[in-house]
Amino acid sequence: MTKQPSLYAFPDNPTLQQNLYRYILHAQSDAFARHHKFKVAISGGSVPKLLAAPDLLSSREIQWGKWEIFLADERAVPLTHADSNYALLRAEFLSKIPKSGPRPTVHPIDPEKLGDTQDLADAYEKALIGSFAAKDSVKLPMFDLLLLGCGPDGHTCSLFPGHGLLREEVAWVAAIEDSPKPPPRRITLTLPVITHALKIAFVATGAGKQEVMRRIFDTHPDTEGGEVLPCALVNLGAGDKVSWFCDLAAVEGVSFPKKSSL
Ligand SMILES: O=C(O)[C@H](O)[C@@H](O)[C@H](O)[C@H](O)COP(=O)(O)O
Repeated sequence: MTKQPSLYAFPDNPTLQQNLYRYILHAQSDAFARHHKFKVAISGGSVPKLLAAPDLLSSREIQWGKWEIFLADERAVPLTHADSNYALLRAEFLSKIPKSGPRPTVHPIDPEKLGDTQDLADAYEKALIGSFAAKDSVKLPMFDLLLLGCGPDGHTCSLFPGHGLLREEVAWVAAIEDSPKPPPRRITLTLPVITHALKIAFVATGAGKQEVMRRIFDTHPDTEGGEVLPCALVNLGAGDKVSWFCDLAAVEGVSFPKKSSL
């Protein structure tokens, strides 16, 4: 592949957050050049907390009223449940956006549909269709930005290594009943939707990510006979649209060329 992702390695979280903020500003400008919205999907895990940095929260350039936020994946639990990614996003990020100005539009899952995971996924897909125009006329929704985590097993959103969902080609949002990471019932954006986004940012910090980062960036499954991890599939499918925001601990021992600033 000629078009490679960018792998940024920063000495500490504040530096990572400053660079992530600058990247988000670029993504917001690119979005406003296309339409008057900034359509973003955010995963759970460590991303919401890392987003809530002073630069972003106090920025005069961020136009919160034009942000439309979706969950990149969600667990099939009530919106106030301790396992809810929406509850996490609200507690760690949304609640810290200044109350004085315009607020982003946020799309949580429909709590009425929790009984059937497929219904839940279909209802969330309908919310996407409403935002991105009818599915008939738009083959895939094009998010302006995805802000994603990377699990220690190489999963992203609720797409897990070796899972059949990685082969989904039609749905924008899929249901999963057997997530190896609890809770088992979830919904997730699918791989075609993820790789179709204009920009995709991964955040991975800490020594606990070293091994998986080496597998994602330095292993060649064709020659080494291994499976391609979901995060590596995003790198392969989206190439230079992908940027990884890491700390030095996460990329220690990774041979792939690293950059130290945007
Ligand atoms: O619902 C989920 O389980 C999360 O969305 C999940 O996909 C998360 O993003 C990764 O597990 C990375 O988590 P960390 O950023 O905490 O490592």
